[in-house]
Amino acid sequence: MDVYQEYKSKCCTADQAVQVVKDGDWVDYGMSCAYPTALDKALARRHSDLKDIKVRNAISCHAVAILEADPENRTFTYNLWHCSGIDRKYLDAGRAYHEPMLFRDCGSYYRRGFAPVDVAMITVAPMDKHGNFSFGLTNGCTQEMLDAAETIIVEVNPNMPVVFGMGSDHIHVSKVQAIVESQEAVSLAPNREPSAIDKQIAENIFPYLHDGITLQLGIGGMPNALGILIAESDLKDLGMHTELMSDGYLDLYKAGKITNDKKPFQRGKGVFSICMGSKELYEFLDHNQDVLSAPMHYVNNPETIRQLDDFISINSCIAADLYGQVCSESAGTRHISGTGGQLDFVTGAYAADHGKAFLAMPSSRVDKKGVRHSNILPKFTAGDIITTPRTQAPYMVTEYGVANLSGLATWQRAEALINIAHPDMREDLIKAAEAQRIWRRSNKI
Ligand SMILES: CC(=O)SCCNC(=O)CCNC(=O)[C@H](O)C(C)(C)COP(=O)(O)OP(=O)(O)OC[C@H]1O[C@@H](n2cnc3c(N)ncnc32)[C@H](O)[C@@H]1OP(=O)(O)O
Ligand SMILES: CCCC(=O)O
Repeated sequence: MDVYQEYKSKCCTADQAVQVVKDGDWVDYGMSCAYPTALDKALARRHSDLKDIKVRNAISCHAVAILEADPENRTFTYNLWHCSGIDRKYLDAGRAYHEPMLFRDCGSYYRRGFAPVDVAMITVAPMDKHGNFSFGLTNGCTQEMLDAAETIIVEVNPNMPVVFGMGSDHIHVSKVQAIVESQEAVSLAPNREPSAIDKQIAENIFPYLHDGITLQLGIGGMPNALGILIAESDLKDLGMHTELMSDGYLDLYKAGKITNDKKPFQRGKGVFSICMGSKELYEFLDHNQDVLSAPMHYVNNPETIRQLDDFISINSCIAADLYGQVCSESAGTRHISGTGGQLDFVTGAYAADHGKAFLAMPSSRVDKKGVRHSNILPKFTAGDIITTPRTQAPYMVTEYGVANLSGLATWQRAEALINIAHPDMREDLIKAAEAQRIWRRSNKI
């Protein structure tokens, strides 16, 4: 059978395709922009005839049909490797659960059988003449997830760009059990607009950058601010090696800042694992030989990152304590995000020759009642999740400056962190540091 005949023979409607799901199944959705929108809606329509369906996903980009159709979660249990703003609403309502992981290990959970998959559903780009469907915007751990699945359904969408990859970037028609054609819009996830504080933080990091660095920019408003700042600077010959490709990189490509010419390997090629952003970014990636997707187990592996000299990793966090522990995924027990690739990149960047990892946050936040709270805390006590342990705490950044914690004793860390805390909070932090016996009598602000 030629590939077009095979394609035709496997085509069906979304409602027909989801008939394969049976009580008790684990169903995995393609992460973020690979979300199978039409299949999710069709599965939602089965909510009253199915029992105990566990769905796994990450970074939902819009309302999830199975949850909307099943407001009391009688049929569906929603599990998340990583969380978006939409997911936070489900988590806040007790309607979703987080699955902790390091992104570099996520695929191994499928490979080792710890994350069983009965049915996998992903959005892919249209088939090429060889019978291949590009994974498009989400490489991630798609391959491992599909390898683990008993049944694979692809949702073929012409709005998904064709993205070339270093490997594990497509699936052949012979390996799928069902094909559903869809015209759903691919989710957009433009970065949050940078605030004045994001811009100040970006200015504080900027002096550490130089020509020829390879750059990883994380998720959130601040990395976007830094992208804009670099695009307007005279820096040149930057490289891209990042888990997340977002619009910050598009600004850099458009400004001619990224050439990838100084990378010791994959010269001339930018490398990413997941892309989330604007339509313009997706159009930029479509059939673009300059940018390759690769699996998370490769991109996020500290051993890969270590070999990229002059590697600079820039991510955001939520809070730090005076010991240098960093929380980037919860506020107390309120779940906000995920470890994602943060610890992978902090570890890899430190190991690279001349590498540096920055973790940035606003020094404080003002609550709904107008009360200011420090994001630098004496100690974590409220259930906050430690994303980066103090042993790996890197260059910490707020709008008040940069504190390199590497090699510092507890009293030095406390002093360095209090120096970048909000000025109104410093006296209280010093008192707390004294009480915790991490303040030296001669310390000065
Ligand atoms: C490796 C790569 O290539 S990708 C990056 C690596 N991965 C990571 O770093 C994962 C962890 N980091 C993250 O997820 C993000 O960078 C974050 C969450 C820390 C910051 O992202 P931003 O988009 O700038 O966060 P933002 O300021 O919009 O806050 C997100 C939410 O956290 C809440 N929040 C943030 N800080 C606090 C705080 N100190 N206290 C309470 N809540 C807070 C906000 O209110 C918001 O909640 P809402 O959506 O319900 O309103
Ligand atoms: C796409 C998610 C980015 C991260 O947190 O690693």
